[in-house]
Amino acid sequence: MSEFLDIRPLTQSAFARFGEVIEADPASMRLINGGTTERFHALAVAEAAGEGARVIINLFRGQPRSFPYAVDMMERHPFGSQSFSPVSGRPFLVVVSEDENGRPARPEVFLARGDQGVNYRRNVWHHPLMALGEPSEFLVVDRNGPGNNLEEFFFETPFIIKEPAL
Ligand SMILES: NC(=O)N[C@@H](O)C(=O)O
Ligand code: NI
Repeated sequence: MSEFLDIRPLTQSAFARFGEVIEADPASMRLINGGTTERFHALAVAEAAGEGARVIINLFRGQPRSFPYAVDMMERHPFGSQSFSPVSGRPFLVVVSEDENGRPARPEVFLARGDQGVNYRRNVWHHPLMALGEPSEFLVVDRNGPGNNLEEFFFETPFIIKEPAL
C-alpha cells in the first residue's frame, strides 16, 4: 500500500540537510556597482569532483508533472552538486531523501516558490525535476566530466504526492 507524502514550504532551515535554497536572502546581500545592484553573495557552492570535471551551466525546460504523482525512484550525483533556479518564475516541487545505508529514506517534499531555487549538495538523493502546471525553464548548474555521475534507486512501493495547492 503506497504512502502519501506531505508537501511543506521550502525554507533554508528545513532544507539545510540536503543543500541550499537559492533566494534573495537579505542576510547574504551586499550592494555593488555603486549601489545600483544588490548581490546576494555565495548562496551555494557548485561542486565538481574528479580529474577533468567541470562545473557547467544548463537550461532545462521541464514538462509539468501530473497528479497524483507516484515517486517510484530517486537519484543522486556522486561527483557533483546540482542546482535548479526557475527562469520562468514558476513554482516547482523539490523531493529529497536522507541516505539510509546507501538507499534513500522516506522522501520529503517541498514546494519551491517561483523566486526560489535549490542546490542539491553532492550525492544527495533527489527526484528529477518536477515542474508544475505548465512547461517551465530552469537554470541548472551541475557537473560534467568522466565517470558515472548518476546513481538511481527504485522503490519497491512508490510514494504518492497529491496535487499541490498553488
Ligand atoms: N539527468 C539530469 O540531468 N537531470 C536530473 O539529474 C535531475 O535531477 O533532474
Ligand atoms: Ni539530478
